[in-house]
Amino acid sequence: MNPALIVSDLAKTFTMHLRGGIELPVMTGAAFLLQPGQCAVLGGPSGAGKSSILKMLYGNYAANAGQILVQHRGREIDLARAEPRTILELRRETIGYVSQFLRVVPRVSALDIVAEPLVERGIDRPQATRRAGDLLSRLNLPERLWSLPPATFSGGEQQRVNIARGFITDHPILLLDEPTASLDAVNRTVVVDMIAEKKVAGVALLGIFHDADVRGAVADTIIDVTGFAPRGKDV
Ligand SMILES: Nc1ncnc2c1ncn2[C@@H]1O[C@H](COP(=O)(O)OP(=O)(O)OP(=O)(O)O)[C@@H](O)[C@H]1O
Repeated sequence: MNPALIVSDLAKTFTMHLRGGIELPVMTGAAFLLQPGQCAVLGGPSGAGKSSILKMLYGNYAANAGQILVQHRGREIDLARAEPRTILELRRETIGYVSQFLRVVPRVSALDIVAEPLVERGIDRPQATRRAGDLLSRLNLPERLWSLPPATFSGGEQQRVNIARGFITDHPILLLDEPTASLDAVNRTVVVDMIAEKKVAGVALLGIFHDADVRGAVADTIIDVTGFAPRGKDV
């Protein structure tokens, strides 16, 4: 089976424009691939560059060199060189992302936040809302909260809304930035099960999981980011 995503020779250096242009090399020569139906986990100590990799794969950070080849609409796109319009299209159809924190939209209910990606993809609202409710109840978010905007929710409640929103679509690639960090044991297990179902559906997953039990339960491979450190970088 063709890989869903191939990273080669990827490099990232941050330039601190407000600090006289100081350059902070974070990685060079990063290379790995993601296979459909497998979950790869980024490993390595704090500051090694795990989040930076996820952000480059979602087009939030520009890469300084290298390729990020993604299978999209039956052809291969280099995300590292893609136009902003193509990156938005990739996000809509091919690459999903569960960030660590929910971006709260004022006055929009939890149920609508979760249903929105399906509505955007043309699913009719009642059906999208039903599916959103199924996911929120699976993640044990009390039904009395569904009609409220999540701004006042606890960290774990917001994270579950975020997970439901990220998992509701059928993107063939799914990036997960510590999706279980604020969850209790019961809900961590729910997320582990949801990841297993994505694998069965053929999704290629890449995640950061600091919790060793979760990592052990979901990881098919570990990508050690310390191997991508530029020479002389102390991680
Ligand atoms: N926007 C930025 N501007 C400047 N430096 C940055 C930026 N984002 C990350 N860095 C630096 O890049 C390095 C890698 O950071 P990154 O967040 O990718 O590491 P990480 O492995 O995910 O760490 P953690 O496990 O602590 O979340 C760090 O030294 C960090 O300070």
